[in-house]
Amino acid sequence: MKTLKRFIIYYRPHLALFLLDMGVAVIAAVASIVFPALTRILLKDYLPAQNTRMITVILSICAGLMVVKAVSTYIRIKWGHILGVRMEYDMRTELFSHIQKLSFSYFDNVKTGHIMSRISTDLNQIVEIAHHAPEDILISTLMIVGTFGFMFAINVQLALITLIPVAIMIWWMFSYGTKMHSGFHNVLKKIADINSSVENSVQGIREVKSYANEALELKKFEDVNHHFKFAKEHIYAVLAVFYTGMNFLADGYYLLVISVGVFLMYDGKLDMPDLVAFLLYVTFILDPIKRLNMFAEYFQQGFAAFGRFVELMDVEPDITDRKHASTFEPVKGEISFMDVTFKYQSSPDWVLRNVSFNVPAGKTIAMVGESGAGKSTVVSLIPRFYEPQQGKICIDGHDVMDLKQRFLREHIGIVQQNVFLFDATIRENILYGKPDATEAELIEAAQRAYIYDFIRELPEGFDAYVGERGVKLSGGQKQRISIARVFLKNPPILIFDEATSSLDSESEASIQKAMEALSKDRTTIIIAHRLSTVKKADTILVLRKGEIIEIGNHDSLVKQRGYYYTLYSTTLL
Ligand SMILES: Nc1ncnc2c1ncn2[C@@H]1O[C@H](COP(=O)(O)OP(=O)(O)OP(=O)(O)O)[C@@H](O)[C@H]1O
Repeated sequence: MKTLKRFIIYYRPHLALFLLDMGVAVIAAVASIVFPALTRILLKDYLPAQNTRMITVILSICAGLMVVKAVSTYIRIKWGHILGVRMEYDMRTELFSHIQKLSFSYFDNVKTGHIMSRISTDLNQIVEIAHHAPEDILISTLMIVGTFGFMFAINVQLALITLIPVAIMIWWMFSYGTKMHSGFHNVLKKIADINSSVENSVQGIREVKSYANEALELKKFEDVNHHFKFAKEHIYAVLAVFYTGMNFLADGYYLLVISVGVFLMYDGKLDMPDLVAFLLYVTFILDPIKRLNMFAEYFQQGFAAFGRFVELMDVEPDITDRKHASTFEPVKGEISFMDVTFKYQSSPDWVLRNVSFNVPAGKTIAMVGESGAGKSTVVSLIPRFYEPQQGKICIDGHDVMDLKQRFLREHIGIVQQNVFLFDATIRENILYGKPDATEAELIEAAQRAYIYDFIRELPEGFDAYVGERGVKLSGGQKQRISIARVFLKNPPILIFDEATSSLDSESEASIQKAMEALSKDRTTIIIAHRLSTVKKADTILVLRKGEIIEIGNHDSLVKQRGYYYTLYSTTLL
């Protein structure tokens, strides 16, 4: 019921279209019901009396009703579906906007293919139910009630008997509703698994091919495809029983009316025009029942999809702005960690324990430590991608938990080791840092990131496409484009995850120069993998198993002969 109420809310912005759809639906229903009544009058009163004028009048009215019905059907099909399309559009936009607000912890635990499914395939089902559900319920109710009214007026006994099969049909429909709902829900889940599997294989196509694992991928895909096939076979089996039952009951309905009608005629309680009108009404009553029948199918299908939409819409972001979240100016960029302790939702162990350090504004610190020590986790807490369970992180003395997320993130630039570029032009990718930047600013950013010469040599220059995730560029070029993007953003705080992969020496030198230019006068935290970077840092934090075990500069740490010295002397840096 709550889900239904949520669904109804989406009609509100399109009330005019909804009323138009309902209005023409009623007109078409009334036009249909009147038709057998006119036939009966014609057969009973005017045909025996050979009243040609009245026969012509009634036939003209029937023709007029046919035209009215045709026009209202046209409006209903066109504008009813447009109503559904518009509601689907609203839901899709709302869902996309909601997904954008969800926290990292959500994306850590769901498959991209599942999200894609909900936003594309699932919502496709909405258009039919949005348009047909209210219309079919209204038309069917009107037609069933109206038809019975006329039937009772003709012959109460026969009308009462015909109530029995109608009641059985309606019971049959509802009793199959739950089975169909769970069946359709299952089909949608399996489609999501297929999407997820395809996405995974296509994104990892380099791995697939380099390990020559096409057969393994096919096997994994066959598994999910098999489950999907099974789910569909199951739902069609349910539908087969459902429709067979309905058709059997409909045929039985005719037989019942003819049998009882014939006996009533024997007894002189019914004449031929009454029986003809009655049989016409049986046809008319079967139409709304068939409508309800189909409605039961697509309603379950659409509602299963809407249920999955609501499920995702109800996921609350873990990280939201506090009630009195604030901003401050100017941001100098001092960063302090005070006794920060953290674990990921999904992991049982603490990833960081009592981490405390301070980076004065404008200084550079390098973080070193073995893989899995917690370096990336430390930096992801600064823009509040995750929140620590204990301790405090401040920027210029302001607790990041009290700042507006947007403000906080606007003042932090991040250059990732695995650069993500959008499937767009180089221009669009750099402008992502400042969409309203001028051409001169764009060129300056590219120059400062040491990527301008490369772009200028491309036939399409800034308008060259980088391919999905930037596949058409080298690792070094991608990284310099992302540095140009941060130059445009111009934040006072910089987080840089240095590349571990061996870049060619020319690329490495250009990135190093670009990085140094970028970090000038900004507070910079570098997850460092190169000795040259570490040596230049004002301070080095040495992390081990989530704890800071040494702090100092290169010389002092070497002198200590501790863990840093071990990393240094075993050339792990
Ligand atoms: N999103 C996540 N969900 C759950 N656990 C995570 C997540 N990200 C990292 N971890 C775990 O947290 C620990 C610290 O990981 P982190 O990525 O911070 O280490 P790191 O020092 O940056 O390692 P590397 O140098 O290899 O990148 C690891 O044990 C890792 O498995």
